[in-house]
Amino acid sequence: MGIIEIKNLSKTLGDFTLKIEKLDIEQGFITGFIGPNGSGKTTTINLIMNMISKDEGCIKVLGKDYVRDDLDIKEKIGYIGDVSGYLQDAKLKDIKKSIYTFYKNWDEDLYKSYINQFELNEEKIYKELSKGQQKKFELAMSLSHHPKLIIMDEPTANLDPLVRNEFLEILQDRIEKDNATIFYSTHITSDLDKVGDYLVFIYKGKIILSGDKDNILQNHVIVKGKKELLNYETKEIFISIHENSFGFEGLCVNRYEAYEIFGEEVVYDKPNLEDILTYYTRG
Ligand SMILES: Nc1ncnc2c1ncn2[C@@H]1O[C@H](COP(=O)(O)OP(=O)(O)OP(=O)(O)O)[C@@H](O)[C@H]1O
Repeated sequence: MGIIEIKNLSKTLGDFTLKIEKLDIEQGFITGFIGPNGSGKTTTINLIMNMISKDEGCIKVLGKDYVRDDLDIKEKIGYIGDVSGYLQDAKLKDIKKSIYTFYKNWDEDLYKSYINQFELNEEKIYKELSKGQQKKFELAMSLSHHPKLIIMDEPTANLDPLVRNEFLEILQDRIEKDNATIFYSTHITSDLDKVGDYLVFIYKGKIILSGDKDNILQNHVIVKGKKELLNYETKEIFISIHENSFGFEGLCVNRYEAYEIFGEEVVYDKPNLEDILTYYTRG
């Protein structure tokens, strides 16, 4: 059973349509949700969180119906959205006071340890924190009830590299200690180079690639060679190709298939996630 299961989901917003035929998020792993601006990451997360209604399809979260069992599910989720719903003029300690009672498993010691680790002052007013400090507070709030599922929309966007690493370590820690499942969207693919287990690429409202991160990285290959090697048939194996007057560079899904066709006549490079995303989205 997937911790998040989506089937035939669709949602139209203005001229944008999200269509996800199937998505299963595995328990106990970090799944990175990546895609360029406007590809549908926030829309998908808002649907999973029952914050907007779907047009069609089925969403199950923690094995339950995401609408009928909404409250029960939310109690077990740690969520950070693209905008926080906290009262902007409230002190951190008051925000915490108004929220923690909703969670049976609230762990005050864990909360305090995050507050100390992030050097946050609970006497401060939320809107007076820097964007990175606000994110840290959201993180402390969303993880201190030992959630089984952690869903986050661009959580690392305003964090400096040092804090980002700290954040990634915290996620890893929650997986080890609580067997939590993490699903988070990001633009920063280097974060996922470090910690992601599974990847879901979304582009123009559709999932174009998903699976085990290491398999995706190992199977794909960048091929560089002379233009004469390209013809109708050899072009078929590429996701996309970039040509210039000297030669070509293209991404193939299957490194063995590429080798069978081009042998020693080309150069093979290992792509990183950024490369893979770029090739898939440039058409
Ligand atoms: N309420 C709305 N009305 C009309 N269009 C909308 C609405 N909300 C989102 N959209 C459109 O849906 C598309 C997907 O937006 P979404 O926020 O899901 O993308 P995203 O992948 O999260 O982007 P980003 O990385 O920039 O945050 C965009 O084209 C956006 O303009």
